[in-house]
Amino acid sequence: MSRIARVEPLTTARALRGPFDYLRPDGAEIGSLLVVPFGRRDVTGVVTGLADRSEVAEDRLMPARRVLPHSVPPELVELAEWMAVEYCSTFARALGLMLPPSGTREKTALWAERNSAGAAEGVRLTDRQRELLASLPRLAGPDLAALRRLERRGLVRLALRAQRRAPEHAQVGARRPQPALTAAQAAALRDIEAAAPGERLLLHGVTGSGKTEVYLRAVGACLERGEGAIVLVPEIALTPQIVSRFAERFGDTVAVLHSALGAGERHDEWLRLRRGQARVCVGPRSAVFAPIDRLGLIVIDEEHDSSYKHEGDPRYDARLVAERRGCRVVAGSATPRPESYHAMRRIVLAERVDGQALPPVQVLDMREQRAALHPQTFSALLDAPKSIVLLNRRGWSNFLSCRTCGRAWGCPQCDVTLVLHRGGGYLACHHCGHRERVPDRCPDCGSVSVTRHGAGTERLESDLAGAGLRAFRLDADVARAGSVLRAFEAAGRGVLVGTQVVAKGHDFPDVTLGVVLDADATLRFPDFRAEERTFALVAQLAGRAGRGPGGGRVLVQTLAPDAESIRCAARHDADTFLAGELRRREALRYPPFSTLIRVVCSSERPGLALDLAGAIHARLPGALGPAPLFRLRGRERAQVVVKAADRRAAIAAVGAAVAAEHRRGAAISVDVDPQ
Ligand SMILES: Nc1ncnc2c1ncn2[C@@H]1O[C@H](COP(=O)(O)OP(=O)(O)OP(=O)(O)O)[C@@H](O)[C@H]1O
Ligand SMILES: [Zn+2]
Repeated sequence: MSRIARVEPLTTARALRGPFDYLRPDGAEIGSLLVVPFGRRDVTGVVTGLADRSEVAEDRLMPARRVLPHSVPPELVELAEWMAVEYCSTFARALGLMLPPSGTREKTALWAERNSAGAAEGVRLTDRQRELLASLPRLAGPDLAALRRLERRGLVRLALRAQRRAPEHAQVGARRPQPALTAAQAAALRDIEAAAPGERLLLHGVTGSGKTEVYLRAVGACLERGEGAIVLVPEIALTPQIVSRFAERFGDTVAVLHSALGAGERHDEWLRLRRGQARVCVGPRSAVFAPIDRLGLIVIDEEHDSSYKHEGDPRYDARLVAERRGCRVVAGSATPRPESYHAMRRIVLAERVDGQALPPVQVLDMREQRAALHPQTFSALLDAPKSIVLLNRRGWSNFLSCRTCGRAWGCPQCDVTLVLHRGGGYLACHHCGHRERVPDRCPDCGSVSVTRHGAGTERLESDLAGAGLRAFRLDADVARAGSVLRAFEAAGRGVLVGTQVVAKGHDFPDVTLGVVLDADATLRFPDFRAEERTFALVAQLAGRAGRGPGGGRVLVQTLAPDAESIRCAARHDADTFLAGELRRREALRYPPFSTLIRVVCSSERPGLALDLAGAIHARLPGALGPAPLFRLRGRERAQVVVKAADRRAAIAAVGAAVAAEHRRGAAISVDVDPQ
């Protein structure tokens, strides 16, 4: 048996890189969590390897203090090692993502049952005691004292039992029995079943084509083979429907992992998976690390969704991590990423389940219009009993300016304008969260003439209400997305108004009208994904309308009616769009024809971020930049972008450049495959 345990201490310090050798305690295996002495303190670490010999002198090898009760599966330790390299991060930070939720432990309670050894016949008992005995087995609860007395007489056994803290599944969408598959769904399922472990499939199905049912069957087939499955979904608060569908179909074998759960619930769900009591995990990107043994399948629903990219160190992409877990991966979307379209074997669901055509889309040119709503949009909204309106801008208006001196209200921490939230009575920065009171006059010139520019969802909600429509607003300002969605579902008439969250996978059959306002807003971002985002947003919103027998239609308001992304989305023509987009990317050497790595330097000290970015740039021949970015949270920022054909070499070069350049008071973040 190997005597040495290689332990990676779980610290976030970049400079500190393990693993370090310790004497292996009894019961420690790869993945075990240990408490080890480290310098002058004790730290938790993960066993990442075992060895017979150490470079550390025998008499200097320290024993571990103790082995903690939970452990990480060895294959996740290996995954963390890969992630650390792939995302220019550290082993410890990557391992941090795989651990059981901390700060809590299993909840136990006393369980009482009859002691079969002690017969109750011929024993003198009060009526109350007889009643108690008859009520067993159960939790002792408030009867503990009475039960203890019976325990002393040998009639009852009391023991601690683990108690599961089960998350609630918000119920949106009516309960449905399992439908018979359509021919296209059945063919898709056969393709998935025939795929080899490790194979990646793209389920490219138009909105409403029944992709979820295919996932459900594929997961069911896994369970029958004794395999487990992970179902990744975009942010759960915004897509409660799919969670309840899995919970409904498979019951307790489904564990849900997401950040809105209490620490106790998360801990228990993790443990149920680790112990094999639950075999299916549904959750957002972090669920890709679910500790499931014999993993047969990972489903990535709405694979185009940007929430699959993690915004902290390591900046991992759950879609890429999923491919490393070695099982089959099925990515599904009506608007797949060009990357997936290019690289994966494609299964097509070309029609909606009910055979209905996708709703006709009309593009409304807003260049000559003054009002926020086109007259046709306005009358369509008044006619339709239920509709969804997408406006990708929160708040009342995007910025305020003084009519007299021209002052614009900006964030003191960031180089952006503040957004008016009239309901809350404040101006807010949507980047750092800074808030201030709505001004009644200009602090520079004293003028009371303050103008509001642009309209956001809050304003729109109020305008619609003014027109006599019942509006339900859903955006990041609304804490309880689930309850807004349920209220909208239950209402006979109404308009669901919101930012892009209204376009996310909802299935409301009685919605007959979909509207996109300012559809080209996403095109105005200087980013190579602008076209892809615009197409997805319009096509996804269009997919929410006309999902029932009433049919539907879609109106798209835009200043750029001729943009390819908008024209293709209006024809529901993903193939033409994706083919064109891939040609463009190939010509410009963008992903998937290259790897992009973004290095962002930031500092509070003037000039330092740009200086550091310049030094890093000098170590990376051919990199783009250094380019200043807008100030964020009081920190100046500058970036360098590497565009490379050789991914491995580029990651290594960036890692070396970043390790070689430090500046006191400056931070560096590396983003491989930025969104
Ligand atoms: N075989 C079937 N027979 C009848 N109804 C079905 C069948 N499969 C799915 N449905 C129903 O069709 C509707 C649309 O399915 P679903 O929401 O899974 O589509 P989707 O492809 O995931 O769409 P989106 O991309 O818009 O999320 C749902 O109400 C679902 O219950
Ligand atoms: Zn700010």
